[in-house]
Amino acid sequence: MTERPFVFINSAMSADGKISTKERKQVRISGRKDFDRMDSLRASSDAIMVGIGTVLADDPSLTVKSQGRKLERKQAGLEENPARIVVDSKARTPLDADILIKGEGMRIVLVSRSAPADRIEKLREKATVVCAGDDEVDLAAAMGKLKAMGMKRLMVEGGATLNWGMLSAGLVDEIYTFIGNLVIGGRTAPTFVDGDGFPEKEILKLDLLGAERMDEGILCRWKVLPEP
Ligand SMILES: NC(=O)c1ccc[n+]([C@@H]2O[C@H](COP(=O)([O-])OP(=O)(O)OC[C@H]3O[C@@H](n4cnc5c(N)ncnc54)[C@H](O)[C@@H]3O)[C@@H](O)[C@H]2O)c1
Ligand SMILES: Nc1nc(=O)c(N)c(NC[C@H](O)[C@H](O)[C@H](O)COP(=O)(O)O)[nH]1
Repeated sequence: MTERPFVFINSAMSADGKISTKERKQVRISGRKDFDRMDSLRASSDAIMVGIGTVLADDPSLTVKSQGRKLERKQAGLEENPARIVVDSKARTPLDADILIKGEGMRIVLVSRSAPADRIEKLREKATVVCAGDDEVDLAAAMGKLKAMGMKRLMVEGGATLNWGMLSAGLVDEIYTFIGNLVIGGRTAPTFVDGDGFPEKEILKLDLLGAERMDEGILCRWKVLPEP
């Protein structure tokens, strides 16, 4: 097996498992405490990764928000923000995306060999471009490259398709799911994990490491069990 970072997913979903509306519009699911917990996870990571779908839908900055945590990182000789990574097969990340323009720290765009050369060239002015895979990003190969770049702890912040890509490739160690007190509904609204789904015999099993009431919802921490 290729060496890779310790990988965990953090996701916030409604009581019916949706992570945004059917229009892919962001909904505030987490409360203040959960956002603060997420910020602490960000600050403790070497890198934070999202899919291009999330960049195009939400335009997140993925920066550490707490001044105290930013200071602690500085004092430890780190940059204020962990490296921010977009999984972007065709190099579609807008050059004015918040992830590329807000806050200090390294930016990495993971592309595939099918990405147009002119887009790669433009992105190179703002980010480190790493290529893995032919048509879409080969996530396992990408993880090996990130480890070689010194990334030991990687936080994945969605969305639904990237979560599937990482879980189905066996690249995730732990999952944090925050389940909020709302029902979004809609058969096409993104869920925590979309993609093709596992065949019945390969359904992924988890071990519940912890559960606690948080804000108006519940936070669960799961360990992904190896395939039997
Ligand atoms: N509530 C939450 O915690 C949360 C967090 C993040 C995103 N979201 C929501 O998720 C939605 C976006 O999710 P999405 O599924 O459309 O996009 P996504 O962010 O999961 O990005 C998926 C894209 O990544 C690219 N990709 C490249 N290689 C891949 C691979 N090997 N496997 C998987 N993807 C690969 C593909 O272009 C793919 O379409 C938005 O509506 C956003 O609001 C919610
Ligand atoms: N944990 C979480 N709870 C939510 O209620 C919610 N809507 C998201 N959505 C994830 C999404 O991608 C967000 O846009 C980024 O979490 C924003 O990150 P920034 O503030 O820009 O750093 N995530």
